[in-house]
Amino acid sequence: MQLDVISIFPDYLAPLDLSLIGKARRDGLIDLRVHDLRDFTHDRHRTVDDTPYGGGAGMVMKPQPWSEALDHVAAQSDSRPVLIVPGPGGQRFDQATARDLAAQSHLVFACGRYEGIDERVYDYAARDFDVRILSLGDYVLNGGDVAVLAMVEAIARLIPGVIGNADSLVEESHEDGLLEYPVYTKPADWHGRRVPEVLLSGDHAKIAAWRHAQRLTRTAARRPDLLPAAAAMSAGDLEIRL
Ligand SMILES: N#Cc1c(-c2ccc3ccn(Cc4ccc(CN5CCCC5)cc4)c3c2)n[nH]c1N
Repeated sequence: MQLDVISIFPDYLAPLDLSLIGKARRDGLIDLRVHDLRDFTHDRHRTVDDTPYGGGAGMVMKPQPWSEALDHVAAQSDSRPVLIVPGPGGQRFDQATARDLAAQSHLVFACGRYEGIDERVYDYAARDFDVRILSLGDYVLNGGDVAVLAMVEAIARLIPGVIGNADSLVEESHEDGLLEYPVYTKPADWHGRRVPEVLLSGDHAKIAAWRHAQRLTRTAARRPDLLPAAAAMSAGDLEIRL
């Protein structure tokens, strides 16, 4: 998969050189390129923002640098990329979104800052991109960079080979609508707190049943809003024993 990120803070994306995503890049599973938006300016101050028409607080990102950056990325694509623009007013980014985007061949992320990007850029981008405005959640960040870090990680880990053990992707929170079960490791007795005996039993059927029950209990306690969708995903055989 080809991923391009455009930002005025390229160093914000440095964590994508680390851990499993970094290894996937080195292994050639992911071709991730980060572009500095200021490289597409032409004034001595490398200006990317200006005051908003109509007044109001803050600054707005100028359209010209974005148009040139997007043209540059589109010219290097052999498909019609998906352009993801994080924003507080976007559609919610969730696991289903991550799965859908992980199936795409070329993703481009536009990291806005200030009060956002000039609205005309979205229309301009629609010529060469499938434009999606996505939000991490109902709170306000200072820019799109942190959102892109989260989105890239959520998407990239679904690409075959990125997560060594594909079993890790099963029974994850939100994969089938339920939250994850509790996990334990050695020692079996830690400060007088024992690991549930069933997990030491070696009875894999009992362990699987216990873990599923834990997922149901946790989801009912923490995210009851997820239960209807989870029931639909499991074709109605979801029996909630609390
Ligand atoms: N994903 C995601 C996000 C973001 C996000 C993503 C991208 C950018 C680029 C700039 N900002 C800052 C900002 C702050 C307030 C406003 C609203 N203002 C009201 C009057 C004019 C604008 C617009 C932008 C961003 C925030 N926040 N929360 C999420 N879940």
